[in-house]
Amino acid sequence: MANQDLLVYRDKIDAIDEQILALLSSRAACAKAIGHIKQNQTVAMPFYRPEREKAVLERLMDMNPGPLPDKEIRRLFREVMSACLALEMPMDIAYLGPEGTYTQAAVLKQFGHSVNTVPLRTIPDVFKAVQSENAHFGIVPSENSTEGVVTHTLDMLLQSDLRICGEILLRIQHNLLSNAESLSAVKAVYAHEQALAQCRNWLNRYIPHADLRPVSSNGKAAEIAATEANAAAIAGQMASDFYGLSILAAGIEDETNNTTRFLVIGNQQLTPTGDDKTSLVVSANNHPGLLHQLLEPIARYKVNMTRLESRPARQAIWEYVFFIDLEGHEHDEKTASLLAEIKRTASFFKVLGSYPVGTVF
Ligand SMILES: C=C(O[C@@H]1C=C(C(=O)O)C=C[C@H]1O)C(=O)O
Repeated sequence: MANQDLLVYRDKIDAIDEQILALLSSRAACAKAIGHIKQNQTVAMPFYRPEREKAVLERLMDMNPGPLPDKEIRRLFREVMSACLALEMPMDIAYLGPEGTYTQAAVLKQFGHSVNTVPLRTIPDVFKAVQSENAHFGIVPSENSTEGVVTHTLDMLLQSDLRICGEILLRIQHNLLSNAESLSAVKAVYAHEQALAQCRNWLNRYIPHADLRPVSSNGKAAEIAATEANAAAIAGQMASDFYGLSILAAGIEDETNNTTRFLVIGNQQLTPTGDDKTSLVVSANNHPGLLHQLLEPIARYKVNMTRLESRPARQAIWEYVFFIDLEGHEHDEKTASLLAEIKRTASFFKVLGSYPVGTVF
């Protein structure tokens, strides 16, 4: 006989679900109305507003009474907004593929599941897709646990007129994916070489007998593991769903605090949120003390520099270009006057974008 209390709670859940459904529908109708307003402006108004989405998520997490953890509230409302935005404008998001890579996981973290994801083969292909308006936005790795600093992305940012419209921080969890019966049956492990390096201790300890085979991406590794008997791949949860592989072991990375960063590239200028970052690239003729001269105003303004990267310049007149990330938005008063000072010393100066600071969640 069914437990009476259980039935009482199930009735309550049914009634609550009806309310949630009605509320979701009202919310979606509001988003649709906003979509019409955006569409009817004489000056084009962006449909996707990451700064607004960030505010929505943060407000709800702050208000969260429990028992659901903030992370789950974020994930659920991320999907609600994704579905609402799709009613306003179906979004095409290009990313560095193949499917099942961590870059795809970054797309879904930022945009939710209601976007059309377009995997492309190279980073320049992703830039081209956005430039030619075949995609609304593109996602590329910036500092990737599997490749370190992604120099290709920096080079493309330097050349292209696209802007950085967001950063996505993703905690990387490596899993051993396979259709083998057990760990002892695994004969070969495929992965990007950096992923193999990051799981070395675990692999030595639990499957010392397996042959380690580096391949071009963890997505590719999963694709191979799905067809080859007794093969395994190191990849994320996404790849396990996509290639139908079981997770033989989860969280096998030796360093558990492994976060990687991806960039959203697009054509959009975002408004300040109060918690933003600005990326810029500068250069000047090389002379002793150049870097100090370029950076001195940042220290004087007491602004946090979160990243500094130097790259050989393509044009011979400057030997190096410097990629700098600062806290603040280019339209914040203080940041604007700091940028004006840096611009005065630099012979080449370009703001790559101001965008909301990403969260690790
Ligand atoms: C509804 C809007 O459009 C989009 C959908 C949002 C939402 O569902 O809350 C938020 C920002 C936009 O990406 C809006 O601009 O407010």
